Amino acid sequence: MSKLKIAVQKSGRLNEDSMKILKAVGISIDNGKDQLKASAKNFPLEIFYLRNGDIPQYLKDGVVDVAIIGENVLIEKGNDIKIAEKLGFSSCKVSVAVPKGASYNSIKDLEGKRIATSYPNTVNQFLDKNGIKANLHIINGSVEIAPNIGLADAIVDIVSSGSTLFKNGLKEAEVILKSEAVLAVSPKISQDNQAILNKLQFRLQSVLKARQSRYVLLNAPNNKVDDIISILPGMKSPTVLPLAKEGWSSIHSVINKNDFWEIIDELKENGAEGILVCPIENMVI
Ligand SMILES: Nc1ncnc2c1ncn2[C@@H]1O[C@H](COP(=O)(O)OP(=O)(O)OP(=O)(O)O)[C@@H](O)[C@H]1O
Ligand SMILES: O=P(O)(O)OC[C@H]1O[C@H](OP(=O)(O)OP(=O)(O)O)[C@H](O)[C@@H]1O
Ligand SMILES: [Mg+2]
Repeated sequence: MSKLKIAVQKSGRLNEDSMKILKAVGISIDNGKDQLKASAKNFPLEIFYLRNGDIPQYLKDGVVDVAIIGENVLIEKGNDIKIAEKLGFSSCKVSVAVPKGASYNSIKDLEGKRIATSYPNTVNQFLDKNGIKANLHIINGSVEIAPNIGLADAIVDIVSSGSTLFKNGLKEAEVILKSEAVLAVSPKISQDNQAILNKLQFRLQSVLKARQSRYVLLNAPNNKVDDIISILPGMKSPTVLPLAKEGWSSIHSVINKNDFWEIIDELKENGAEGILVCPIENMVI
């Protein structure tokens, strides 16, 4: 029987969350990451532990069918590779940064400058689009140090919290792109493996929707139920159940987790009490 071949980062920022999401979709994997290849016990899946930067080529060649990879790396090295799913972790930006004291008003200030980066294709595309000519200095790591050692006037690198920029006396000047971990698909995937991928994607979507959502339960006097329902739209419509206490109801609904703190005051003002907010493991709509 055919097996879907998936690449995940061997070690680094994506590894832990990649393994967590495979576990969350019910896939249990036979052996640890000391081996470069492993099999799932309960799903037709083979896992290859690879370097993030090497994965676009493996996808292009069809050595693996799918991969969990940073979108920024796909943009740099795998423009023709399709994204099947955004996975909601490892969010970051690829940004231009300049020394804190430098005067920077617009992209035009990059004209003729030396830019250090590990993302030459991304930078060249960005400069071309804006009609700027600059000199790229390609380095593989510790890019943020380049201006301090006189190697460059600006850098392009990953920014997340901004603390690496801050520690190196740099400031963000332009955001070139936003990235997160994605499930990418080889253009050479076979029909059989595409069918396995569809099953995997169905499970992933159910977990991703659940991660975005919260189950809310609350009590309210019966004369407030309609007001509360209008604040709390559920998947179809909220569930309303009578409480043992006369004149009161329990209302259950599912909301986007980001909305909760926005609506909590409104719920309380409308008589809601005993509000519980619970995580959801899976969600199939
Ligand atoms: N500080 C960060 N915050 C959030 N996401 C990040 C951060 N740094 C990197 N990432 C994301 O995680 C991915 C992997 O980063 P990491 O530094 O672990 O690997 P790498 O050194 O680029 O790759 P390789 O596996 O080839 O050694 C990046 O491509 C990016 O998408
Ligand atoms: O904005 P921040 O939250 O400070 O994150 C940005 C830093 O994180 C990444 O480096 P990483 O720690 O992965 O080290 P690496 O260069 O060895 O990959 C990236 O290359 C930046 O240097
Ligand atoms: Mg890194």
